Amino acid sequence: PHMEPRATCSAAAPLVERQFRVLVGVTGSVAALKLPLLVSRLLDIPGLEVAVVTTERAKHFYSPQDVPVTLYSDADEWEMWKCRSDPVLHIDLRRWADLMLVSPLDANTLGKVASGICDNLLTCVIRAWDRSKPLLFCPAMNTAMWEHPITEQQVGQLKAFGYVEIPCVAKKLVCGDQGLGAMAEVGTIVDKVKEVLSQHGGFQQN
Ligand SMILES: CC(C)(CO)[C@@H](O)C(=O)NCCC(=O)N/C=C\S
Repeated sequence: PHMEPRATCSAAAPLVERQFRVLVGVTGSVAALKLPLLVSRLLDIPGLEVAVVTTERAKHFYSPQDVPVTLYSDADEWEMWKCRSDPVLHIDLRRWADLMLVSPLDANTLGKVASGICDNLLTCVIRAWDRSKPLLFCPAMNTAMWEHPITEQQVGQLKAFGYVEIPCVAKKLVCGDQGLGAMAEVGTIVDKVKEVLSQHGGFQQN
């Protein structure tokens, strides 16, 4: 996968309004089965460009042919960087994206982000994230995990970094448990992205 060339504007060419770039991060919660729906709904927003960064565990829950945008995973970083002059994918991606949406954010990746662990492409992008750009996260995990005291601590840490939580909801989860931990509905997530887009100016919804 290549990175889109940056829109170069010169005196000769008119200023080209580029698309607003949303980088979706997906992790190993069963809620990752919603990725195709989420991407499809985001692509319905005029002027949006979408790419996805997946963890290895997340791959278990969707098939790439149902995700019609560039899908980056750990191997892409390795293949792209062979010698010192090669690009560094997680740095390219932090520059490329205008907004990051981690949906779902599983318990494991929540813990990594809260403590600065960056052992894969997704956590490296987040670790290097420009906090002047919005980062939205959608926790999703079993109720027992959600209710563990460490969850509140780590969600609080992410909010302290300035990241925006799209809270989980109570449902009868796929494992049969009833309670909090289900990822927010895709409609809720897309509405939140639109809300943040409108606040960040330069990108008015028509
Ligand atoms: C998958 C979906 C969206 C179906 O409505 C819902 O159950 C959910 O968000 N689950 C995420 C919580 C989770 O990771 N549970 C893991 C063990 S119960």
